[in-house]
Amino acid sequence: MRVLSVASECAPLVKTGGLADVVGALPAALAPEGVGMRVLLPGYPAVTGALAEARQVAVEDDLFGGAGRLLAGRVAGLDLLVIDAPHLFARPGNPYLGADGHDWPDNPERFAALCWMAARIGAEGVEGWRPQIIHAHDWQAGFVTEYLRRMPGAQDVRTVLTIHNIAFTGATDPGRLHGLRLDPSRFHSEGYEFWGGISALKAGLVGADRLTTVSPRYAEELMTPEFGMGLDGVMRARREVLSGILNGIDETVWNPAGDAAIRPYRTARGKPANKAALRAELDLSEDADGPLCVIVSRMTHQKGLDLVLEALPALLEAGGQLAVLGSGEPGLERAFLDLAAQVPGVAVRIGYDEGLSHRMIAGGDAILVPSRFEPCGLTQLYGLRYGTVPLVALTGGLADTVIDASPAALARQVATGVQFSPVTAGALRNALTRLCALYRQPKAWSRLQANAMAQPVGWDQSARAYAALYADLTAA
Ligand SMILES: Nc1ncnc2c1ncn2[C@@H]1O[C@H](COP(=O)(O)OP(=O)(O)O[C@H]2O[C@H](CO)[C@@H](O)[C@H](O)[C@H]2O)[C@@H](O)[C@H]1O
Repeated sequence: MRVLSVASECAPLVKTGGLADVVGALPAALAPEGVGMRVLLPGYPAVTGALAEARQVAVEDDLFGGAGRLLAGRVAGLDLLVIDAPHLFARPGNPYLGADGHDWPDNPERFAALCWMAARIGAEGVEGWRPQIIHAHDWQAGFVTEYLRRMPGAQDVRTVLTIHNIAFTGATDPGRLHGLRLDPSRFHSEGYEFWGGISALKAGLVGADRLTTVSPRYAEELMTPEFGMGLDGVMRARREVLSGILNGIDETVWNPAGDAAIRPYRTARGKPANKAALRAELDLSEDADGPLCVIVSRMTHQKGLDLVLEALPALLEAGGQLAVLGSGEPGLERAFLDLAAQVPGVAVRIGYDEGLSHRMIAGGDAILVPSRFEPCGLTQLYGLRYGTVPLVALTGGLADTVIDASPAALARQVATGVQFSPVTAGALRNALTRLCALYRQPKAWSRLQANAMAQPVGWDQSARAYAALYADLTAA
């Protein structure tokens, strides 16, 4: 099976969040299922710089305002196709934002170029390889289906769109329609029109043969006004082709027994050494006798970190501590830095730090993920693997991957963490109190840790689900 994966980020080359992890992990996860997946990426400096021996496999004279070429090469085990178009992608830093923290004004054209090249590969192939399926991720790959419609030779290519975050719709004003090479006759409510504007995500949602999202629960939630962000009607209309396939994690990168960033361990008995090291690194007291809770997160409204600020006394009063690693909204960054300056049991690091994220997940007793919505979530999965008990909001993939320590689940010895609902500061406060009480019962706590570590969080099952989806699609 030949599949072209199309995305705006891909670990380990360029990452701002979980999308990159998934796009980077899928090719290796799917290879044993007989899927040969190539990944098409924009040629940001971090990507072209990593492509040592690239082959030029196509040229495009007019790629939305300048010439571009398509390069092919292997990096970190990935079979990459990269769009080298300096007028669009040769910019430093974050893939989406300029130095002023605002979106690049030409983002619609930049990612339209990604979709255009994907459709061309679908129509013509490269080096004798033509995909049977194009698997697009999020709004940046939303226009693929629009462009495929107008490319002769591409009618047999099937399409899948995966929603990692419906909050980003790739919206722009209708004045850009011609510049974006869109068919004006499809600017209507059954097409890519959305609230009077253009939405790249909606183009993909109405046009793709199959839609997936990254957990079964979020697939259901997307069809409700509360979570659909105005697109719930579209999701309901397409419910027949929508499914939820849970993300896995890369079990070689996130492996407590072989993690070079930590003091490796096979059972939770190895955690205290990591906790001591983390406390020393973050200047947190050795004397606190409650759980050390960690957070590794983008700091946005989605992630519910403001609720932690409110609910924190419940943790501190029980002798707990909090360590936070993240970056994002300036107001939240400032609030956490202020908190750390005032409260001895709290340590905050603003920035993006892969090594520290491993040390925090190994050294923490619990990991907090209080998201308002969470399509899947990866850090609670890292927590499970590292015996770092997840305390999560009862939503999306968090609901699907953690088993709450209810009396019944504790009695049956199947609990892996703590869940709370509704997603409010009050409910989080109660959950923190419950977590601290469990922590004071060594037998129950050890059981939670062991159950968590035994939970399957790899890609096996989900890779089979994607392979089955592809097979179904090409058989149709
Ligand atoms: N400061 C920091 N330093 C180091 N590492 C950091 C970091 N901040 C975040 N990370 C890392 O970035 C990733 C975040 O992934 P998540 O899945 O938790 O959320 P995100 O909202 O980005 O992803 C979206 O896409 C993914 C993939 O489908 C879905 O799981 C998710 O629900 C959806 O919102 C994790 O690997 C985490 O460790």
